[in-house]
Amino acid sequence: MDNQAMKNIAEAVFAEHDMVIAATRGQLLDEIVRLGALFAHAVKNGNCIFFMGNGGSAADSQHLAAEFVGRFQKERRGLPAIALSTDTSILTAVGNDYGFDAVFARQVEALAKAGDVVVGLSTSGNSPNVVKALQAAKAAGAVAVGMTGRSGGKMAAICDLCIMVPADVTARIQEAHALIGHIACQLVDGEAGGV
Ligand SMILES: O=C(CO)[C@@H](O)[C@H](O)[C@H](O)[C@H](O)COP(=O)(O)O
Ligand SMILES: [Zn+2]
Repeated sequence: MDNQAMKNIAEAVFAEHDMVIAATRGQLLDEIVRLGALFAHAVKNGNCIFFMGNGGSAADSQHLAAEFVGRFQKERRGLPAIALSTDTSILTAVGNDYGFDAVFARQVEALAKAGDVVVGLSTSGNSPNVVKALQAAKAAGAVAVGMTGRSGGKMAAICDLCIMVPADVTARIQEAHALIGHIACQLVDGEAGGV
């Protein structure tokens, strides 16, 4: 591929990204504000926020949990959040003994309580380990939140709040998820006087 052909591809990715972000802004503002309010309410009440996902969404889960436990932009106390995609001993033990579909659900069963928020990130909305964990969250009395792509997949029917980015390309959906997560963190920081 020559340099111009590579530039054309990069330009097309930028254009697609811009379209997805504009559509997300136009269609999902209410849901994003609801997400920030849910997070702020949970941490104010001493509840925990759990994040999980596979692949890029596992990385997003770690990233978001770190914004809470560490800090986002404002100096405030550390806030309770855990990424369920990080403990290799738990992931391998549960995966080996119960199957990969159970790796997140087992942790939700062990850790999540009523009032906690369990966030599943899945661009398809259909990853079985995320779907099962959200069902476990509901059984525990926690709030089940989904961040997905356009259809919401199986997660749309399970979640109390499912933020469905209006896109079909995994990478573009993940980019919108990162932005939505950052906006929610900023909303929590805005409430930080009371946190
Ligand atoms: O980051 C990427 C692609 O951008 C991949 O690692 C991607 O996250 C993986 O294929 C995941 O297994 C996809 O799962 P999901 O988003 O459908 O739940
Ligand atoms: Zn990715």
